[in-house]
Amino acid sequence: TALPAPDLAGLGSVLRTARSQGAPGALARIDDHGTVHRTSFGLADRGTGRAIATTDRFRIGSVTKIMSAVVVLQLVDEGKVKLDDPVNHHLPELLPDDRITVRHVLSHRSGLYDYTNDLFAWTVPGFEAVRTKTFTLSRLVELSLERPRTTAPGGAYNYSNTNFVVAGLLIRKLTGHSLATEYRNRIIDPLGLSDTSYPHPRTTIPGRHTRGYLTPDAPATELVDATEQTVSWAQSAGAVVSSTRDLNTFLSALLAGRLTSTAGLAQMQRWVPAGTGQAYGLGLRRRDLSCGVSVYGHTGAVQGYYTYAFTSKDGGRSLTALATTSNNAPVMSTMLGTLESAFCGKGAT
Ligand SMILES: CC1(C)S[C@@H]2[C@H](NC(=O)CCCC[C@H](NC(=O)C[NH3+])C(=O)[O-])C(=O)N2[C@H]1C(=O)[O-]
Repeated sequence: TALPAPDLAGLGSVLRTARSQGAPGALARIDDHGTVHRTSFGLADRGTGRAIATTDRFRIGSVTKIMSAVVVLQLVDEGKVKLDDPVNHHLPELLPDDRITVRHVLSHRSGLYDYTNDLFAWTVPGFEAVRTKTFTLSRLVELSLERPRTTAPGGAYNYSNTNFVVAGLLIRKLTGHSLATEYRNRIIDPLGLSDTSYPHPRTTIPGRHTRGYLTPDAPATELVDATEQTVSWAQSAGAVVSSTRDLNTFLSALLAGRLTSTAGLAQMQRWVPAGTGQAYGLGLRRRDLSCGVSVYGHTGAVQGYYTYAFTSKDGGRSLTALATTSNNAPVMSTMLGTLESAFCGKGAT
């Protein structure tokens, strides 16, 4: 069934609300069967007063997890790994339990503790302590294993960045190449994603980009410009840079079956419950909207940048929305409204 027309006025209202709640900039792009809708409000740079534009690049945070999952599913299609292989079969003795499988890792059911809980317990000091640091992926796993696991392997969904750090180690081991090479060869170049890159461990965002501003824990405290950082604390869990156009192209291609086999895409959509109106597959979130439409993609929260990137079941309509702040729960919640405007239209509640 056809989707209702996007509610562009409603979309603008959501973005203006996000600005009023503290986001210096907010923008969205909808690609709807070839028709493009763009809208943006506020500043890319509070220092110069430059206006934000929907063409600006930004850090996509955990939307990176879909790209890492796509690479692993392609390796499954190539016969290099099976989803139900134990991770330790490919990375001997990495994990303390041979029962943890590749599928458990990609669906956040491994029980591996999320080391970022400790890194960012205090938001600004935590960020300042790591913003120029470079970690190895193995070191990040070590940090996780210093804490108890959250569930037995294959237990309930429990979101953890550690899982996609393990996915990054798998990709490197199975291909013998860097993550940057694999993202470029398997996703970026084939789709012509010219705004998309994996700049780790450089701290700068290549090309024209919007700055991102971290909201401190203490209320009414000055925003922290978080634009330059290595994002080495995340890497294959969150360090890709992209744009609204590129993420919409990527998600549409994925759900249209252009990036994996049909079987692989079906595996990505074997859902486990992940909160109200949400489910998680393999590196992919499903959100069930008020109008009965389900959309597929991921959210991202990296210092200074909140992203919502979702597409329809057949990839025909995609939305990417960005607010240039983070650690700001009202803004994160408000930005969920962009999905309702884009996919439910004026009937959204
Ligand atoms: C599950 C999420 C929201 S968190 C996870 C990942 N981002 C992180 O793990 C970083 C969290 C700390 C970032 C920081 N917050 C604090 O420091 C709080 N003390 C901020 O808001 O900038 C990402 O991206 N994911 C989002 C996702 O998948 O949607």
